Amino acid sequence: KAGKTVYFNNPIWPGEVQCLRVESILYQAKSDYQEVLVFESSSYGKVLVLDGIIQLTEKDECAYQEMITHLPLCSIPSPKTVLVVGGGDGGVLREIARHNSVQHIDICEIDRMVIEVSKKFFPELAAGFDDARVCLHVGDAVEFLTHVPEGKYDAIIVDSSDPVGPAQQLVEKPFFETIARALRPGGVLCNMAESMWLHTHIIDDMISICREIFKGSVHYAWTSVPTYPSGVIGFVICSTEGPLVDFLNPINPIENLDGADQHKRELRYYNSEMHKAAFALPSFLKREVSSS
Ligand SMILES: NCCCN[C@H]1CC[C@H](N)CC1
Repeated sequence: KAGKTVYFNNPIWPGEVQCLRVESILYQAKSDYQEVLVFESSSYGKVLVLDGIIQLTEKDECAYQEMITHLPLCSIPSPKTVLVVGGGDGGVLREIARHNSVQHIDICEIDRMVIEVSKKFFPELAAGFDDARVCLHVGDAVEFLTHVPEGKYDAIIVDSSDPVGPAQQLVEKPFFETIARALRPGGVLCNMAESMWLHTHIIDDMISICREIFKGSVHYAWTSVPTYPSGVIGFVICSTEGPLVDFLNPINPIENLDGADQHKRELRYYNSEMHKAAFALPSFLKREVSSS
């Protein structure tokens, strides 16, 4: 409804609503998995919406894509093989490409429409698919991971939507077990982990599952994304047994990476100070997720 506002309320954040002014509707269709909407907003550029939930906007996607990618990749000396679960918009792929040590990137996205829509309306993100190291698998990541050889990946990034609908299985224990099996010793997982203001029960569950499965360290980190509910989103980041990973002090700082900024698009959000700050938690959360 051009010139009108669009309202975003959802049972997973009851009692509150966000709204954005719509300049024009650019795309609206149902895929095999969800309803896909793209619109031009007045203040955040183009917006991608899946089943009525904002996935990204041109203005603030950098905070999420850069942090979910560089928090893990800058925490290990030389990431070579990386798996992205979800991430069909290509933004995480764009960020991984900054790491010259990376030789192979698998991405498993369930909904082909998300990929096609991103290529058409979000070229700044879909550019991630152009990298020669990327190998695209369209399908269910739960299924995909059962065929992955043990210890294949240095890092796995789960860039999922909310755990309702297609992404429901991605917060359950069996899925984390297949992730741990697919990581090499000392490998790292960075998993979208919702908002400290809205979803402490989801965060609690994820942290306790990861504490059981990942015998390295388990932390919660967070970033500001104004167009996500409550304006913040977090990540559970953990390492398997093996070389100790000190997530709080990046061993592979992005400032030392040649190519990180020569990339045709410079970093807009992530840097080593933001990396360290991401692990500073408010007291109410610290008590809940006191990182091991
Ligand atoms: N790759 C785009 C971000 C997808 N991540 C989710 C979007 C919806 C949010 N409520 C939770 C994160």
